[in-house]
Amino acid sequence: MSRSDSAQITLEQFVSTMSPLIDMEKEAEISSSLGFSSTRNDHTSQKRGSTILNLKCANVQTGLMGKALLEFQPNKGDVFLAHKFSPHDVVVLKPNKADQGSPSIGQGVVYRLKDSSITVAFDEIPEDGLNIPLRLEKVANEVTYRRMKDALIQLSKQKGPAAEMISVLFGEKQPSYSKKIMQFSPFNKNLDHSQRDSVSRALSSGNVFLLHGPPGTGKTTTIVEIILQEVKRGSKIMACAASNIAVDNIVERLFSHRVRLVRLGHPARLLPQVLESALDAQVLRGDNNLLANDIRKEMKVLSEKLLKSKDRTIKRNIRKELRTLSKEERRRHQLAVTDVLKNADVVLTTLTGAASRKLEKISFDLVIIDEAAQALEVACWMALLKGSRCILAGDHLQLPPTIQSAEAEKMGLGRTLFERLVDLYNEEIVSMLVVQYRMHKLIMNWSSEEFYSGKIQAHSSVAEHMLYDLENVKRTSSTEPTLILVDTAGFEMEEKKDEEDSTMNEGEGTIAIGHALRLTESGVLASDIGIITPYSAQVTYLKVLRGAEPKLKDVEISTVDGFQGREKEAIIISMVRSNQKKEVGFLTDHRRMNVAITRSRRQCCLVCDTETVSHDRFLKRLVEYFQEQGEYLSASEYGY
Ligand SMILES: Nc1ncnc2c1ncn2[C@@H]1O[C@H](COP(=O)(O)OP(=O)(O)OP(=O)(O)O)[C@@H](O)[C@H]1O
Repeated sequence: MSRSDSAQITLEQFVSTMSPLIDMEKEAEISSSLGFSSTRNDHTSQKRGSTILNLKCANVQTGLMGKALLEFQPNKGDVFLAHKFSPHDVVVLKPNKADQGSPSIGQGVVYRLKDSSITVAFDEIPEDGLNIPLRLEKVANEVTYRRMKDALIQLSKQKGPAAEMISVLFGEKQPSYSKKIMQFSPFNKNLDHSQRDSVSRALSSGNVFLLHGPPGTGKTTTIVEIILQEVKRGSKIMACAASNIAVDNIVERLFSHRVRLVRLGHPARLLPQVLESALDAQVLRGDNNLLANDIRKEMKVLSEKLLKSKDRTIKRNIRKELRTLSKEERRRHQLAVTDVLKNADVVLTTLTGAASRKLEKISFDLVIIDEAAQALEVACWMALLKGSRCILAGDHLQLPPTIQSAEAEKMGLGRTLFERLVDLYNEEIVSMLVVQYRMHKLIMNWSSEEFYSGKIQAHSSVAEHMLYDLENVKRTSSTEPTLILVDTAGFEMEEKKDEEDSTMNEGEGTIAIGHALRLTESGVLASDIGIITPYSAQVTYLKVLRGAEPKLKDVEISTVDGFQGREKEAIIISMVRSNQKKEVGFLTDHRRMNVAITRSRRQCCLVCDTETVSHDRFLKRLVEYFQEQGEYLSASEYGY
């Protein structure tokens, strides 16, 4: 599908194309991240990181609205071997020696993860089996895939609150908006002109509006203002994002305003500071839940009676009564949930959560999706179907969602709704924020010229801020430049492949760590430094090097993709590619470099082989920009 074709896609084409792609993606996720179904060997799956073997249960607590929090530690050694578990993953607990397909002791959600312990939230404390060696297995989260397919079925019916909006989003009807400029009195008096203008246009939009937020331009600040203005005029809103952290970010910013909000989601997936707003917490406080509690108590008494009783007729009657009570308890609980959701002005949830049964009978005047350029279009539909208007916020010039299946990606799964709508309607429904609050102007200018037609301006509070303006940072040759290019060309620092075929570059790793050390010696806090690189093998290698430098413990090391949405005072980028053939692999995805460079607030240090990367015209311009505007150093200055 060409770009313009896919922008013009009909509803029918979209549904029939996406349905098999969702299956492909699901299969790819299961086999890549779990690697479990294809292997019957525990140690292979431990090696692939999908299982953590030989654990002991070190602590059991209740918390998080009645969940059981179990902490596991390795039986042997102090730290876990490398694994692929992350907070929020769904896991099952089994005896260490159990067969692969054997039943689990319990299923839960990873709540906390450290080098030497993992805490999992279970609905209930597993009854027994905790005193033996245990293992945790990651399981595929199939709920999202099922819900996306359900959303496609719903979408194809073109009914419900979103019926008209669907026609607009598939180009069958023109977007509507009010012609008169919507005046409003801002809650946030600091909004800049483009933020105000965007809020005003959002308020006058009839069915769809896109908020284009380049790096650091205050997209979330603007979304929060839109939410407050919409609540003021009586709208019921659902605010979503693909990730939990982005949703919590909005929740936190709404706290200081008197908005009736509820955060839907598993408590183990929410930031501790938003737990009070969680649906579960509010349900616990509701009247219907108090009644449900009384019923639960009554059921407990009856169950004990049932155990003691020998008389068949009495037993039959008790069972009957228990069934009636259990039905009533469920009804009361459901009512308690509905009460909370109905009374809220703003419901906040992930896109997957938007398709939860709890929201089945509830619709919204407005659905807002943050990070929309990083979400699959099918995922967005899980939320969009519940509203009659939508506002999507994002930046299609940064990285799109990660797709596991290369084939599904090729066939269009990764094409986002945000990008499709930009192509379909252009400026008519898009407003771009143009003042940024993160980067020194030299860092910003390259990105602004390459990606945003030179329209971005640096706010005066950041335009000239320097690393040495930070408290306790000395002005040295390392902290003085805003842009640094460390050129490794001619130093024979060839890239190589690791076991999993990811690329790495040891020489670049040493230089990046060397520069981080110089910065800390000048007084920059390690936690203010980030080292990012496109390749996961390089991340692993850099972490090994960091391990040998206690001063750098708090330096964050990540792939570029993993760092999207984040920022640091100083960013060091290791580009990795260095080869005779001058291949630059996926560095050619320009959006990846846009994300990489724009993570830095006061200094950006680029470590690369200029001969290799300059083979790509876009990267050549980047290198030239750094040479002209920054400090050019050769690898020899870092001991080579
Ligand atoms: N009008 C403003 N005046 C002063 N500071 C602002 C303004 N708008 C945003 N900021 C600041 O800019 C930073 C980024 O804003 P915000 O968190 O809203 O953006 P974001 O959309 O989450 O991030 P990004 O733009 O990188 O996607 C924050 O520190 C915020 O306080």
